[in-house]
Parts: sequence; C-alpha cells; structure tokens
Amino acid sequence: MGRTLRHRKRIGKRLARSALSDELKDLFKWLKMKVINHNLRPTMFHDTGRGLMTKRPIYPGDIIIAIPKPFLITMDTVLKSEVGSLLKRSHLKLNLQQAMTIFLIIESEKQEESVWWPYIKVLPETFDTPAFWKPSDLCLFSKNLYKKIFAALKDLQTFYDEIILFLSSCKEIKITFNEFRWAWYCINSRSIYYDCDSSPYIADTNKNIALAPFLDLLNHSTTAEVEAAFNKNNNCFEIKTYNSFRKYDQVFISYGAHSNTHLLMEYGFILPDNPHDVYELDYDEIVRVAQNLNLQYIDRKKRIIEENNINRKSWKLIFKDDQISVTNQKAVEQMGHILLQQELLELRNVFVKFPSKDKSRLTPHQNLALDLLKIEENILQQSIKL
Ligand SMILES: C[S@@+](CC[C@H](N)C(=O)[O-])C[C@H]1O[C@@H](n2cnc3c(N)ncnc32)[C@H](O)[C@@H]1O
Repeated sequence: MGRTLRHRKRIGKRLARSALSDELKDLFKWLKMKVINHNLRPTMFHDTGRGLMTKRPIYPGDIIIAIPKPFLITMDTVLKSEVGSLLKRSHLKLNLQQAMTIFLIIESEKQEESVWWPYIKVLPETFDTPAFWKPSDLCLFSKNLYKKIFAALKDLQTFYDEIILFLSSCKEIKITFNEFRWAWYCINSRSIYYDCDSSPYIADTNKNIALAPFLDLLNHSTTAEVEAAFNKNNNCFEIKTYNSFRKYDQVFISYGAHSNTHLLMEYGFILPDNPHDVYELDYDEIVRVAQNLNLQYIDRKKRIIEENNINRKSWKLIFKDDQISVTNQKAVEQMGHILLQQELLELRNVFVKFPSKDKSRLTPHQNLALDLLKIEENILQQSIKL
C-alpha cells in the first residue's frame, strides 16, 4: 500500500502547478463529458485552491452539473465489490463510510487496473483537517474546540480499530492508519447526500452517502443556494443553483449552514465572514457556573438533562418572547456574562502559545488556528456587549 501513497504524492505535486493536468483530462475522458455539463473547468483559484470555473453565464434555476449513476460510488458499488463479499461473510458490521474507506484503498492500490483510477488519481493526497495536524499545533485551539477535536480523533481511532478487527480474518488486505485517514477524509470532505436503502450487511448509521467524481471539485460558499438530488428521469445526480455566475466566475455550492469549527473539523478550512459562525459553550462549564451561582433547582435540572441524555446534544437558548420570571431572567443574564468573560480570558491565554507573533513565520496550520482564534475572540467580545 505504501507504493500507492508515494505515487499519489508525486501526483499531488504535479496538480499544484496546473489544475488541468493530464490526470484531470483523463477524468474528463472517463466521464464522457457529453453526458455532463462541460461548461465547468477545473481551475486553481488564489483564495480557495482548486475549484470549478464556468465558461458561460449561469442563471438561477440552471442545472450546473449532472453526474450519471454509473459514475457514482454508492453503497451498491461497495456491496458489489470484493469489500461487499467480505461484508457478506463477516459477522461484524461496518458503517458505509468505513466500508467505502476500504473500497477506496483497495481500488487505489490497483491503480490503472481499477475502473475508478481516473477518479482516484485526482483526489487530494492530504487534508488540513486537525487529524492531519502536528500534535503540538493542536494546543493552539480554544479549550472547547480542543476538547471537541480530541473526541473526534478518538472516534477516528475507534473507526480504524473496527476496520482492523473486521479485516483480521483476511490476510491479503492490510491497511495502515495513514491510508485509512486519507481515504476517510476523502469521503468525509467530498461525499454527497444520497438516499440508500438499508442493507443487512451495512450498519444503518450514516448510510446516505456517495462519492460523485467531478461534482466534488465544487467549493463551498455561504452565499450559495443549491438543490441537490438524484433525478430518476435521467438517472443523474444533479445540482440546481439559485445563484447567478458570470462567465469565468468560480461556481460555488453550499455544503450546509456550517460554523467555522465544523468547516475546519470536517473540511479543513474556515471562512472569515461566516454568518453561521457560533462559539460553542461546553455543557460541563455551563453547569459549573450555574452551580457556583446557586441557581434554583440546578442539581435537579442537571439530573433530568443527564438521565435523558440530552447533555451532549446541541442547545439553543431562545429568550425572545419566552415567558421567563424576573429572577430567572436576571440569573441567566448574570450566568451568561460570567461564562462569556471566563471564556474570553481563557481564549486570550491561547494567543501566547503561538511560536511567533509574525504571521509570516507561522505554518499554514498555525495561521489557520490563529485566524479561528481571532474569529472566536470577536464573537465573544460582541456577545459580551449585548
Ligand atoms: C468537495 S472538495 C472541493 C474541491 C477541492 N477544492 C479539490 O481541489 O478537490 C472540498 C474541499 O475543498 C476545499 N474547499 C472547499 N470550499 C472552500 C473554500 N471556500 N475555501 C477554501 N477551501 C475550500 C477544502 O479543502 C475542502 O475539504
């Protein structure tokens, strides 16, 4: 497997120079461009990296891209492959992302012998999600984000361990953690929502995913409005835009109303003016402040929350038009103020951990952490003023 990764590294270097490399031309040929929109051209953009540029104006309501079903990597594709045979023989169940990860690694090892090679060879060789960061750079995140990232890394290790256990009876397939991590993030950052029927061989969680070659070259913007769905009439996965694009503009889609922490953790980038940005407060911290303030019935409330297992879900406190007593209103305001001040103080302590104050001396990951920290500081400052 190591040979494939080295080969992919060489490919990656070539892609950095030209987006329309031989690999992308092969992808075009393989997809038989006449069946999909050929007005989109892979291009390197200075702010977003590789993306798709339109060669003609696009209007609201236009279908920007349509990928025929045979070119999608779906649950069906995986079940019909040798991974499917393994799944059918095993008493262990994997989720679709785990099964697809094994599929992608096996196909990438086959190189030209795989029908998916024209697609696989244009996939990025690495990602900027925290799973690829040097451990020493992970301490450059705010405490809450660090906690979230640490939990996600633990989950990632569990998904890998489950794959290793699944493959333990199959001597021919060996997957290293680095290969797993590469394939996992290819799927994580590029998959589309695709409705799949349940299968007795695949766990039901997270089963509605598929990979869509070429379509997955589209970058994300918070202003993009799209509708994406499988069209049974032409057997294509299509994206319709509600935006307009001029000739030679980059065409964007929306990956969802994601905050910057979500974008960083799942896709490895952040956006400076992200209207969906939030600063997430930690549940344990909220409870601690409430207990210190001796809020009414706090221990009973805590027990109800924990017994019903809602402490790990995301909460939104809505004050507007809510009926709330004057005492509670005051207590909530006081608690909010203490929490925000406390978070701001802790966050400011992280700035001193950066190896330099000069951005030009920081690595790209350190710069990403610094930008995110400044965004979080700004959210906290603005919230304190409210
Ligand atoms: C579905 S792929 C899009 C195509 C990708 N740029 C490529 O060259 O293959 C998602 C990845 O593109 C990048 N990306 C998407 N939107 C971006 C944006 N607005 N700014 C910077 N990077 C972006 C991130 O690396 C993300 O993980």
